[in-house]
Amino acid sequence: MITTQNLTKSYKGHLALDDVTLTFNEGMVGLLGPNGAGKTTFLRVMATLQKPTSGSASIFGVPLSQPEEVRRQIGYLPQHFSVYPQLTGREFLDYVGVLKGIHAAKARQEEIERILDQVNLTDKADKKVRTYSGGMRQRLGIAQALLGSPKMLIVDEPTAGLDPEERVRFRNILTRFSVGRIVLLSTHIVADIESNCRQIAVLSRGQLVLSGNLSDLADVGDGKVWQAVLNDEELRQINPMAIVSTQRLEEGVSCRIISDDAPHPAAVAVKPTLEDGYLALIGRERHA
Ligand SMILES: Nc1ncnc2c1ncn2[C@@H]1O[C@H](COP(=O)(O)OP(=O)(O)OP(=O)(O)O)[C@@H](O)[C@H]1O
Repeated sequence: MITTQNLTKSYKGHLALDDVTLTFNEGMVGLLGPNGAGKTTFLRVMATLQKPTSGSASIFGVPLSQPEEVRRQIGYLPQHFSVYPQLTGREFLDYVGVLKGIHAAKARQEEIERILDQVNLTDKADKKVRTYSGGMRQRLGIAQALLGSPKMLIVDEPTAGLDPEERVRFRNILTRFSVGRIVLLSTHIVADIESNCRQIAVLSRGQLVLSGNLSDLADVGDGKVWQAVLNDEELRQINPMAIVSTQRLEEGVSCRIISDDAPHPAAVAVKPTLEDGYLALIGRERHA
């Protein structure tokens, strides 16, 4: 279990994390929020790479004030993961394994083979990392995070820049690893959490604006999502920030619109998706 209590991080007076109190249990946890919401700061504080300005947190009962012990419990894949391009995947993992204190060569080798297999990189393990695709690098990133069998994985926007197939593959790998562990995944792409995360938290301007499950997020859009077929003139009257999607039909433009009130007499309320709920929540916060 992870818990945070009034966790706050300020950069020269700018509150990047503002009084965040939450609890997560085992499984995949999605941390959502727009750019600059404080996701990376939250993950770096949890990974003990930055100290909170105030507040506290613990990972499986170990407080962040014991960073050495916390680091033994976690694997971390940063947002900008860089690798020595001249090493092979296997050499890189061997190097990280030594850094993580797995000193017995045989045990290290066995663990590396097992993890390479899990991330589907065994047949590429002796190729230089500079020849890897973006998706392969990210899988190598997960492999290095998994060395040492951490109880928690912290993964910062791992699917940015991946093509759709690699993105799905990567998500599936993370889901597999979340059994019996906590995988904390930050993203601003709702689809990344849609199929895999039971628990979610949404940050906006450093504040926790929602913590719960997927349906809690979709419910934020209840009564605020509208569908209407409009002509071009009617469409121009709608606030472009409120339009989620459009599709041109023979009879006009079919629009999905987020609005507290019906945006047009012909608009009908529809059931919100997770993305609608997220956009309604972030729009509301921005407005506030
Ligand atoms: N080292 C720093 N010094 C000063 N301000 C910082 C620093 N790191 C982050 N910030 C600010 O703190 C806020 C939160 O940034 P953070 O990177 O945690 O957000 P994020 O949700 O991860 O954003 P993104 O999705 O763009 O990575 C932003 O306003 C950012 O400009």
